Amino acid sequence: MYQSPRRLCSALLLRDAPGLRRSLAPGPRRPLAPPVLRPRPASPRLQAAASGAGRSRPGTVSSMGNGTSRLYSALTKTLNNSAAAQHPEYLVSADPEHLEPIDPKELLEECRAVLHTRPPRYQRDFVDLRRDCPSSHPPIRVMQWNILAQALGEGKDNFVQCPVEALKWEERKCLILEEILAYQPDILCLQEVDHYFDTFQPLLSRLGYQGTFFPKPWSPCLDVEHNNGPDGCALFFLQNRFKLISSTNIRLTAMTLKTNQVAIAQTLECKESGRQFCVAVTHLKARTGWERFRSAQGCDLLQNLQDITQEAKIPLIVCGDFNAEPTEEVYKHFASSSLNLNSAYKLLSPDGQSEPPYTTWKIRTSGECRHTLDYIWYSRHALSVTSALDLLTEEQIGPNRLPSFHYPSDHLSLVCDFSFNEEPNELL
Ligand SMILES: NC(=O)C1=CN([C@@H]2O[C@H](COP(=O)(O)OP(=O)(O)OC[C@H]3O[C@@H](n4cnc5c(N)ncnc54)[C@H](OP(=O)(O)O)[C@@H]3O)[C@@H](O)[C@H]2O)C=CC1
Ligand SMILES: [Mg+2]
Repeated sequence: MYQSPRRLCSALLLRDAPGLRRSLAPGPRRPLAPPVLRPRPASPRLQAAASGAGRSRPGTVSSMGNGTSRLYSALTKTLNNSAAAQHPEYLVSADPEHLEPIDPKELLEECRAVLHTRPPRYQRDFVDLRRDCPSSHPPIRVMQWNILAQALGEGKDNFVQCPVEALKWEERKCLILEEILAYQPDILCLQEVDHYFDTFQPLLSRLGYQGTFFPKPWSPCLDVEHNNGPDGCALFFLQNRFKLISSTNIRLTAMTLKTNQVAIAQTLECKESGRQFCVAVTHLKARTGWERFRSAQGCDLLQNLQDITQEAKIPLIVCGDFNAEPTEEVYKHFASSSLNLNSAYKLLSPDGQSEPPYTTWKIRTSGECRHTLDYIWYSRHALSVTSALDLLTEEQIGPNRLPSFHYPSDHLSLVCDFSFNEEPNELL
């Protein structure tokens, strides 16, 4: 049974070694107060997550890959405690027994309490896309979201119409969690994650997710003063629904050269149906002028996915911020690949052939940037999209665009429900 927030919090405090908790305190930008002493609306559980940073589950496939040493040094750099700097192994020590479950409803309430001065979340509805009889198994809900790295939002992105108060991490993280908790995805694919160890991993693991993080080797977050470490891709799945079969961290190459962009690909098995599929998350190189580079990164990712799915014998879902409009070469590579992929959000258009008009909308010093860059690709024969979450309208986004007090990222979340088609082996 779930415990009340206060009981959970004090239980955590009793068990946590004081030195460990102190050593995992966030950097100087966010000094850690003892959770029990901070009055509402600050959330004890949200703070407990910060104090319990750095734990990862045994059984989680190594998420360090090529970036291990840099990740250690980058994270250690943000800590103001010298003991932690001398013992960076604290940051990855695994102790799942210390992680008691959280009731998602209670965490949602805590987020709402923190956000009580903010405008309410905008309503987004799921669009029913079923074309035939419902599957006997519950759908697989997948969420794709570039959540906006805290360091980039505050230090690099130049969102000129976004008030700095709207970017405060203590509240913005609650808006991000609220969005995740509202849709309760079975699989969560995130980009620009620079608060994995102190926020998302500890909290989401207590909600039943198993997570993997792969940081960018040279994250631009590290250029920002008081950064919280490198940003990267993160992939979470609900442990009660899936078993991890294999996990691969991929540093993408372009024309055989190693690049600064990464992907995670995991083969999962549905515990209910026994069916396997592969899910991948990526964030391709940003900015105009890099179209050929992105195209090469996309080809490398497709090649890796071909190997992992044994030439498409296992159905595939690929989520990402591709930083590419549908007119770009990398999009065309994905649309025409021998992996037989379709882009899920096209199904929201009347003819099923057009991508949405935007997935990101912001105002920089250079002007307004409204683009379709984020996609959920899926094996078109083996899987069906049964519903998709509609995007925010222009009116909801508002004249100052994103991020805002209403919405925590410059990218919209994409959420789809998938079901396996019958006779998948004949249809791949
Ligand atoms: N020390 C070294 O040897 C190296 C250091 N680096 C560092 O990495 C950085 C580049 O990393 P890389 O991964 O290629 O970065 P990208 O060009 O892919 O962009 C990084 C981030 O910047 C955001 N972004 C996109 N357009 C703009 C814009 N116009 N203004 C501000 N931000 C924008 C992107 O967000 P979104 O996807 O949402 O658009 C993305 O998350 C360099 O600035 C450098 O700091 C890189 C290589 C080597
Ligand atoms: Mg960005």
